[in-house]
Formats: sequence, structure tokens, C-alpha cells
Amino acid sequence: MTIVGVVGAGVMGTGVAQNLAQYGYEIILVDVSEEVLAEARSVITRNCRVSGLMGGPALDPDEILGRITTAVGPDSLAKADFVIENVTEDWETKRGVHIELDRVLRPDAVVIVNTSAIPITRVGAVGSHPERVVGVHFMNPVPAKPVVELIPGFHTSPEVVEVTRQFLADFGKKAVQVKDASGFVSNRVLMLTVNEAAYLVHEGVADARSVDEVFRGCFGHPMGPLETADLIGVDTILYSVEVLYEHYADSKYRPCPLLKQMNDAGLHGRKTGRGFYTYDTKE
Ligand SMILES: NC(=O)c1ccc[n+]([C@@H]2O[C@H](COP(=O)([O-])OP(=O)(O)OC[C@H]3O[C@@H](n4cnc5c(N)ncnc54)[C@H](O)[C@@H]3O)[C@@H](O)[C@H]2O)c1
Repeated sequence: MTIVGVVGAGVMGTGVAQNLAQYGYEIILVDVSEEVLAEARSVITRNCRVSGLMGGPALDPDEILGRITTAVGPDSLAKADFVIENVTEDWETKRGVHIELDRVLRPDAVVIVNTSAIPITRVGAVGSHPERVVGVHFMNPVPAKPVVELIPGFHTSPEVVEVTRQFLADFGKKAVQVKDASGFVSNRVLMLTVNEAAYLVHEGVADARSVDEVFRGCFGHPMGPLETADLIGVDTILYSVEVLYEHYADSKYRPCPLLKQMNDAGLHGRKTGRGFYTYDTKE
């Protein structure tokens, strides 16, 4: 039985854990506190209940949660074959977690980094086995998105890339391999778009609803950029734009002040019930 550690039980970690559990994997889901893990279990329960209604498979929450063990801190990951790290998009946080993972994991465990924009080579350099560190940029919501970006770092071994590609295929994900450049393919474009859309609201050119309506109505996008920001998390958008700005030292990635203010005010989007739009968090 393949054991998968999932580190970070936020928007992405809960999606990754649920999706793997749907395929019968045994999951150890790790975060910083019992409170966060309890909330993660309720999010997974809620998402399983609505899965069938949203066009996904009908899921029994008890069966899915029965395959997910939760733990505070990384020590229980010593037996994991794969670890998927999904912690906050902040370099010092990711760095601290990878130092810990390097300490507890078996040397042959594969370490998958789920990040919006942080270069995989930079993460690999934190531990003593950069050859087993590989990037996988999952899309949100994870169970509903069949394609991911697969990103080898400078030192990632070809064997680890192939083992990861197969592991992804085994839970229904097609991997598009891209090179290790901050933001990869998807977020070099998406984060610029969302950041510029936030500037339109910040400058009073249009309100959020009008911005999104232009993208949906004129271009046929299923969601506008600001609805997408709320789905991703306004905090994660800001952190990702900051990573791009710092990495490329290019002013085209200058973060919109409105994103900073919303982040400070706790308007993080769907996960906090309010972002560019307001949500019923019990949905
Ligand atoms: N939200 C998206 O749409 C999306 C899509 C693709 C990739 N990503 C990337 O996935 C990663 C996670 O994003 P998210 O949206 O789930 O963020 P999130 O803020 O929803 O969740 C992050 C989780 O990490 C936890 N965490 C922080 N420090 C930790 C530590 N030391 N040990 C264990 N857990 C810790 C937090 O408590 C939180 O539960 C980020 O790198 C992000 O850029 C996000």
C-alpha cells in the first residue's frame, strides 16, 4: 500500500488528500494545529457531500475520511512513500517545512512541491536530497482538474520525474512537463491577469462584477479573473505576485495595493467568506 503524506491542510491540501483518498490511497494529512485539521475534515466532508451535485462522483465522506489520518507536525511522515507539500506560498514557511521533511523522511521518499510560483530548484536546495524533490502545480479544485504542471528542478533525477508522472497518472492526472521558472507557464500569465484586474477595481475603472462579466461574456471564460482570485485565495494571489516580482525583479509584477489591503483585512476570498465577493461559508 502506497502511503502519501500531505503537508498543509488548506485549500489545496484538503483537495489533494480527498482526491487521493478517492483512489484508495492511505493519507497522512499534516498541519500546524488540531483546529486547522478539524476544519480540514469538515471541508472534506462538505466537499464530498456536494461532489455528486457538482458533476463529480458521489462520495461517502466517512469512507473518504476513513483513509485520511491527521497529525500535527511532520514526524508521522517517516513511513511515507510520497509527500505532497502544500503549505502557504511564503518562502520562509516553505523553507522551514522542507528542513523538517529532510529530517524525518526516508531518503527514497519522493517530495512533491505544490507551489504557485516558487522555483523548485530553490526548494530542492533546502534539503540534502535535491534529486528527490519535484514540482507539481495542481489546479484548484484538485479533484475536478485533470491536468497539472510537472516541474523538475535543476537536480531532480529523471527517475523521480518518471515515478511522479506515473503516480499522478494513477490518480487521474495528466502531467504537462515545463521548465523550472518562477510561476511556470500557468501563473506567469494568470497572476499578471488577476493583478491587473485588481488594478482596474483599485483605480475605479470598473467594479469586480463588471470586470468578471467582460471576461465571461466577451471571451467565453467560465470564470472572470476576480472570481478566480476568490477561488484561489486573495492571500495566495498576493504572495504569488510578490514571488514573481522578487524573482524576476521586473516591475510588471508590481503587486496591486488593493490586494495588500484585502489581505491585511482578512478578505481572502471563498475560504474566509469574503473577498471580491461575499460567500455563505456553510454552502
Ligand atoms: N489556492 C490555489 O488555487 C492554489 C493552486 C495551486 C497551487 N497553490 C499553492 O499551493 C500551496 C498551498 O496553497 P493553499 O491555497 O492551500 O493555501 P492555504 O492558505 O489555503 O493553506 C496553507 C496551509 O498550510 C498550512 N501551514 C503553514 N505552515 C505550515 C507548517 N509549518 N506545517 C504544516 N502546515 C503548515 C497552513 O496552516 C494552511 O492550512 C501554496 O504554495 C500555493 O501557492 C495554490
